[in-house]
Amino acid sequence: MTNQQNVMVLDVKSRGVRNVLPPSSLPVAKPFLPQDLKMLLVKRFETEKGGAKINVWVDSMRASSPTRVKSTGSLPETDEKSAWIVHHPSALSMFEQIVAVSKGKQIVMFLDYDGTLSPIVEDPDQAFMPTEMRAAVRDVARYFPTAIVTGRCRDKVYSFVKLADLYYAGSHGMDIKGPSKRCKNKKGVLFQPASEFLPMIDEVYKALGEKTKSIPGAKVENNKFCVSVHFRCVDENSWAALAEQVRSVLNEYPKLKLTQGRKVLEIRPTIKWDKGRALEFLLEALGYANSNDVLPVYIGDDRTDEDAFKVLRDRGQGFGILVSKVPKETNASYSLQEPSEVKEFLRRLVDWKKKTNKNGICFMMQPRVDAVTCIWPGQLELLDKI
Ligand SMILES: O=P(O)(O)OC[C@H]1O[C@H](O[C@H]2O[C@H](CO)[C@@H](O)[C@H](O)[C@H]2O)[C@H](O)[C@@H](O)[C@@H]1O
Repeated sequence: MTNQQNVMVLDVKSRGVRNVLPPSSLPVAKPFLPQDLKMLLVKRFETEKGGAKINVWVDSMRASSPTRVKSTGSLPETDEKSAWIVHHPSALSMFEQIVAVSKGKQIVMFLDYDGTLSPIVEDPDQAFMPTEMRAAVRDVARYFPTAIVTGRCRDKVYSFVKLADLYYAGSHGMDIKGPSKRCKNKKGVLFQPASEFLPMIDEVYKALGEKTKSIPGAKVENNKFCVSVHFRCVDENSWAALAEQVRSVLNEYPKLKLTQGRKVLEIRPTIKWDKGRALEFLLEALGYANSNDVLPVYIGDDRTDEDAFKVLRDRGQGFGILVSKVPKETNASYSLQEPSEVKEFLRRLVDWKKKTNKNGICFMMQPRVDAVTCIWPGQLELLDKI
């Protein structure tokens, strides 16, 4: 079984993004991952069709929950974090540079849900979106085409976000729906590249529920085109038993594959479709397939978001922002520590947009002179100092 997503995360080089200077203008980062752990992770799900050892699964579950890079031991942890931040600076501290790059371009926002718009909680059914975050997302969507891209079932994420006029890409992008008004054909979007797998996924959901019901804390979630098996609340001593049950079901379905998220095993169709492909699909639907006039911004916290970060790097267009408090191997260019910082970033984007017309000219009320003053964005800081 190939598992592009799992391997890809480890292959990250600190490459530049055409539009955004800070990360690429710095020296290439020393990899944080020790070679042996790297090999272990690369190999982790490769052989399960032939019967991989369950302890390889369990090692992987441990090593990537959450997906953080273990210390090399050569640097104290605080130095490691500082080194990482140099290569993935805070999107808040780099805000002025980020919006400067968007001059003359249409920003399109892509937002992951869990861990990005809502804090990680033990019960997936309780991962509600805070009211203030909803307001921030609603405001962003007023100014920029905005998509929620999630591993969850689309209906479920909509029940949390509750905002119309957004695009929703559920089941890791395998279920895309959007409003018609922003689409180039004005017909709206509905795209489900894995629809033939629906009966199979349903079957697997039921089988996994049955097989894991005796493991305390295990939770199986039906995400329509994929299934999540949560182990956040499972005692570590039972992880091997859980992995064994998942493997026994998966062995019966060669057209399905296993990937991993934050304390969750995910079973999905083997089709070549992921959050990165969903991002490309949505850009195309919006009429920006081959355009230089677009700046896609993708914010996410999970390994599955790396597919989208990588697409942006490969396109040399826009940038990814990783939500993480700890250093991780990533294709994102910037970082934010937690959902509250995501909210702050979205708010600043809206404030900036309100003050700026599409030519990058900023109209501001200047209370001191009691007039509308027209200035360029770069002059804002200068005015503040004056
Ligand atoms: O793509 P995402 O929006 O990040 O969705 C990925 C998975 O998120 C959910 O699980 C995660 O969040 C839960 C709630 O905070 C947490 O309990 C769990 O441990 C995390 O893995 C969701 O339940 C999954 O179905 C998604 O695939």
